[in-house]
Amino acid sequence: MLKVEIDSFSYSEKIILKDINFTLKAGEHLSILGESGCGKSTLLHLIYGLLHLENGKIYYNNKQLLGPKNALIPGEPFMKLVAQEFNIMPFSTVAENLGSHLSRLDEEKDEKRIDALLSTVEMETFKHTLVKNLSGGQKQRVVLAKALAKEPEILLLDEPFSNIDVFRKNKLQRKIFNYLREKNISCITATHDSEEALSFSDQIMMLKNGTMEMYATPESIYNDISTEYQAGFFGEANLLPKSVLHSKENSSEEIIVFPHQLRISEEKTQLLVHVIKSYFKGTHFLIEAIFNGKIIFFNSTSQLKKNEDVYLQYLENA
Ligand SMILES: Nc1ncnc2c1ncn2[C@@H]1O[C@H](COP(=O)(O)OP(=O)(O)OP(=O)(O)O)[C@@H](O)[C@H]1O
Repeated sequence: MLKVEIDSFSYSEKIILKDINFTLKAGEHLSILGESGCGKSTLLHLIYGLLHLENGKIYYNNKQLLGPKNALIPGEPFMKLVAQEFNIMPFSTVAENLGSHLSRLDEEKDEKRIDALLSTVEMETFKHTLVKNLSGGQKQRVVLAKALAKEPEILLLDEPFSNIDVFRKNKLQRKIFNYLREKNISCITATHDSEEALSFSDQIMMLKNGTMEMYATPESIYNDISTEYQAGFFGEANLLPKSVLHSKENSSEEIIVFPHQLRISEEKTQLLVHVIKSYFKGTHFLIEAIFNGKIIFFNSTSQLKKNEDVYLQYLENA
């Protein structure tokens, strides 16, 4: 089990991370969700042992990890970090890159393992291609395969799918995360992608300015969203007063309402909105409108005309 207790961390005077405490059991998957610059990579680098942690402690199976000041080679042997910068050999082939992480004692076994890893990241046809001739997304897939080659006990992934096209991303995420579960490999992923975090993690930690804004299971996180910052990770969200959502409510308290919770109403409601633009989303249109001088988003099955006025109803459990 990994146990992280960070009281604070700073590169210079400014505190980057503060009061980050969590544990991660074998085979568990934690997603770190946060906006750019909030400290996600820093957290992974501290756990891996690239940065020294002055104020705090990190343990693995009850043994304290001592960090770079006490290690000849930075990084813990049972962990693998897949960083945003690709660490691969450009003038070697894909197979040679993967082979460099295998035992090389049994050629046939290594060959089979390389094929299995390439199949996991869907790169079979590039086995003998020089890495320098691959696209950014293909390189990222080689890096992922390389990280899996050694079967670490903990895998730290920093934006692992940022260069992968949408066409391939979902399938690749399913393959990689299922592979990790099968092998009981724990995983911490830094991501901006809330869909990835919701679908694949056991726990999500949302960071805001280096502190834990939320830390819970995906379901609890989604159901407990109460601020614009939190909602911002899950698409266009609205902050609306309760009084306009429920006719019997006169509280001025504002709550988060997602576009799919608002529908056009045939009857008059308190929510009369003025349409600005319709965006086609495949299964529906996302409508941008104005309500009380503020932008509001809602879903509609059909396109709406600019300057049209419509009433909306709130469907809390939609
Ligand atoms: N080596 C460094 N020296 C000084 N400041 C740094 C260093 N690395 C990162 N920072 C700062 O620490 C803060 C957190 O950076 P970090 O890379 O951890 O954020 P992040 O959440 O991973 O961002 P992104 O999603 O853009 O990768 C940022 O303000 C960044 O400028």
